[in-house]
Amino acid sequence: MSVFTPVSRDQLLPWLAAHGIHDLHEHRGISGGTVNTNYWLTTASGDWILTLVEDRPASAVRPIMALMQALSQAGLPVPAVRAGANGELVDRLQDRPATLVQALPGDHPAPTAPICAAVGRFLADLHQQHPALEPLPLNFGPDWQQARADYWQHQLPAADSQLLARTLARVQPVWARRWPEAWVHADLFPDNVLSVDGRITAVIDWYFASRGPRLWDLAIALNAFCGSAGLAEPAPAAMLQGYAAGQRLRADEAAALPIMRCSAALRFWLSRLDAEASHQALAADHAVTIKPPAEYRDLLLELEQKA
Ligand SMILES: Nc1ncnc2c1ncn2[C@@H]1O[C@H](COP(=O)(O)OP(=O)(O)O)[C@@H](O)[C@H]1O
Ligand SMILES: N[C@@H](CCOP(=O)(O)O)C(=O)O
Repeated sequence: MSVFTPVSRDQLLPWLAAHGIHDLHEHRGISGGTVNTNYWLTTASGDWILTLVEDRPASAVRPIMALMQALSQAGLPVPAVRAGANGELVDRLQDRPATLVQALPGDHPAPTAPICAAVGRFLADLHQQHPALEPLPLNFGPDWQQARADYWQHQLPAADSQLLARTLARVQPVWARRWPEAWVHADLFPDNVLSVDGRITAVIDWYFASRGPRLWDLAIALNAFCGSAGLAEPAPAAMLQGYAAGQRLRADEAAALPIMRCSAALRFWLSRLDAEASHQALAADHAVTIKPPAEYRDLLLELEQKA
């Protein structure tokens, strides 16, 4: 179970009271999270998700909660945030930044063509939002990819090091161009989506959101939902059609998408290598969810043939 920081009922009750919630039935740890501690709270007045943020300070969480609140208020399927007594969207619990958001219904979807179309449409809707918020800088962009590849090239087998070098040489020129920017989720995987009957009911886990190329968001989601499937196959084509129903992709963006997908695959290969290395010490005490780095290395090998 991915509960890194346990919270007892006695610790929770006064914190919840400060959020105007006085009728807790049950709180249970949620498994499957990879970074933060999450609890599902059942109360007489609805269900909530309590998150103790493990990897960043409150100052970095506040803009994310403000973005989620703005998107939820704009009618996107994004959990609303419950403020504390002082109106703050981020409080402290167990010496961690802590947030309370609406629990939304649904299950993580299988990546069928209809779901891919819905994901494409969601991204188009997201990329049209202009909340009055300070822009957040891109995470895991070209500089980060270069720096982590520089580190990992000395640790990996020769074939993997060569793949790192080849990929960087191909993706850096694409990043050097100016692309249309938007607010991007930048981690849109099936496990960050909930759906009911083919409809997206929630997009969660906005911790990597920022301003950035809309192309980057599409590349990440195409990889996460469609894997190595070619652009002509039904699921990726459905995602692009869903996107086109809400936003027009420029011809040069469409042409750059295969290389951007290589960059997105590189980004998750590298971050999974980092996550695996940093979780190794913890793994004996916590049953932590570690996603396999090799999955994204293998995807990159397939994508580079098509790019
Ligand atoms: N607002 C929500 N409504 C319903 N379920 C949620 C919500 N937020 C999180 N969850 C559940 O908690 C799980 C872990 O949350 P997530 O934000 O992905 O954690 P982590 O950042 O640690 O990976 C999700 O897979 C989902 O099942
Ligand atoms: N989506 C990333 C891992 C980030 O973890 P999350 O649970 O916060 O989405 C991956 O698949 O590597």
